[in-house]
Amino acid sequence: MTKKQNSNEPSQAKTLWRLIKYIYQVSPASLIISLVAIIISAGATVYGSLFIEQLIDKYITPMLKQSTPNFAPLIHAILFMACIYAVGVVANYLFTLLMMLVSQRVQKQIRDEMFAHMQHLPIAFFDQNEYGDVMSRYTNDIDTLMQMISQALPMLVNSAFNVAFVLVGMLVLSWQLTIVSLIVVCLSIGIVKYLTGKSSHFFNIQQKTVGEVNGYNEEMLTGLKVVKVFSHEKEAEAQFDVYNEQLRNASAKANTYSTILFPIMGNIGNLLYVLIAFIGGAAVLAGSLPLTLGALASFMQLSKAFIMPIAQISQQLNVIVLAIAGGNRIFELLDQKAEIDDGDVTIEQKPGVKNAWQWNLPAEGNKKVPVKGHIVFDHVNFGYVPGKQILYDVSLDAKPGMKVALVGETGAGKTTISSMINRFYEINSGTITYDGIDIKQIKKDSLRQSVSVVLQETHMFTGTIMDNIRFGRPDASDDEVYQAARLARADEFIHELDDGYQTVIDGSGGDLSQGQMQLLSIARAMIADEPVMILDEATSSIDTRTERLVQAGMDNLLAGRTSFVIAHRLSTIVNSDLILVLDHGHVIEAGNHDQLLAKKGYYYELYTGKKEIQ
Ligand SMILES: Nc1ncnc2c1ncn2[C@@H]1O[C@H](COP(=O)(O)OP(=O)(O)OP(=O)(O)O)[C@@H](O)[C@H]1O
Repeated sequence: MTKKQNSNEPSQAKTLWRLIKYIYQVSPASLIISLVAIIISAGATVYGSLFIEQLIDKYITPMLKQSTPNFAPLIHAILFMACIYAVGVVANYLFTLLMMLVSQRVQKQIRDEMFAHMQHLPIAFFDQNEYGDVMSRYTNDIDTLMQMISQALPMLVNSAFNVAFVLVGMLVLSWQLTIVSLIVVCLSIGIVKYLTGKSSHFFNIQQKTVGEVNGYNEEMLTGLKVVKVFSHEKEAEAQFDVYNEQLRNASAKANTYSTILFPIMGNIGNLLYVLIAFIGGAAVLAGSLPLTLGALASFMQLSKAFIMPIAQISQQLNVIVLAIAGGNRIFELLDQKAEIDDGDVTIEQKPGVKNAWQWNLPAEGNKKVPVKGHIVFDHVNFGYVPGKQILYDVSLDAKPGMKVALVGETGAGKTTISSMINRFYEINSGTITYDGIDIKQIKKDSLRQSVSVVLQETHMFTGTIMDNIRFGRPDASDDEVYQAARLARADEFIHELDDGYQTVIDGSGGDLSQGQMQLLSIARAMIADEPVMILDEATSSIDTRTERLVQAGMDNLLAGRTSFVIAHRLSTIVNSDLILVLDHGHVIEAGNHDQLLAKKGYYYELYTGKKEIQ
């Protein structure tokens, strides 16, 4: 069970113990009943073998001496033995069924917990962990865990009790023959260790290669168009073939070693059986072993049942090691610290007034103040990772209703500034206030409820177009959805779709173009109707004619609302009240269009085309 471990990783024993506690918490009664059933099942098997002694010595041998044997006691004894085996079978069925049900319950609970926890994780977690990696915790890792709970763990415990009971049974019958058996067992453990070591080595390689094959497949599928454009099909096929061959090779070796284990162990069991018959029989005949015929037969039966569980234990240990690794990754996700959310200021609808919001300030006796949308950055410094600063001493004052534009080269920090308003990340120093309240004092869902965002990368959810627009405000009426779609100029293309607003699209947007999806995202933000709006390249995929039309609707919507607009096409931001020009995280110019042109600085050069945004 030894595996090279990361120094930060908990030990395998710790994780296993945590897993068992988890399973126990989910289904305590089932786990206890299963354990009892496992012990009964193992006990019944061993008792059945021991019973052979009585059967031969007490019933069959005396009958051989009788001229008219009475079969009744023998039949009773055989019936009794059948009952014992039947109890064993029922117990076996019971724990198999219970553990399967427990594994399903644990699976549901873990998925629920992971999903719920994921909703509260900071965005930084998803920056550091790839999408595929997070997904594999839901699929591969949970699968290995399920295999452990439903099969490996019960089989392991069953086999362990079997070995223990058989050993006790053998010792009771004859310690001398037990020593002979143990010598053979020690030899067979060597073979088991060798074979399981080999198979587990190749199973690990197989796991890793499955990940590579899937990862490569996913990458090629998502980048299919790029592959075709650059005529890279042959190279892609060749590379896939390399990964696939590695997978075949590892799987073949892993399965060869694991499948030959059981026939080999079965034969060792047979060998031991013959050996005991030979040595035991000779010793009994020579009178050096005080064993009855029944006891010898019983011992032979037990010795046969001694080898198999050992092979099973070692094989189940492999599954458990894999499941522990999966469990570690699942717990790692569940142990991630949720977003800091210690603010207590909340937002609420003004009673009786539609779409008017107010802050509720618990620190001031639940005083209500209207939400105005006044955003102030005061000497804000920020970096995504320690040691790499992105924003330097950014200050800005976006008064209620102002349209603020963020302009600058790629990577200058425009999106980063907008992420600060939503508090997706924690700033390193300085303060950001919203209507004079430090955003750290505002509960996160209230803060985000008061800021609407339209990103360049649109994301739709599986459902109708109507549902997707309504995602912005679930209680919006159908008329409000139509109104938002009209303002966003999405209405026109929606009507051209076969099912209009009832057209079902999937997460990727189905057959819609990028521009059409952007129009839907704008409609979604419009319906949310929040006091502050962030438009991050929201119209970058829309043609200039439609953009002008959307702009007109959007300007209507933005009137009276504070908005932050990031756009490479400067024509869309010339009417802004405040334009901030960013360069490598520094605000280098600020003012409105005319003021900045008059300055004849960076903005002037951009606008007049002397400098281009790269
Ligand atoms: N999640 C992240 N983790 C680490 N660094 C990041 C992250 N997101 C952005 N950065 C870095 O922060 C800097 C600013 O990025 P940002 O996205 O704010 O630029 P931008 O001005 O919006 O660029 P663009 O015009 O290309 O959208 C870049 O150097 C970028 O590499």
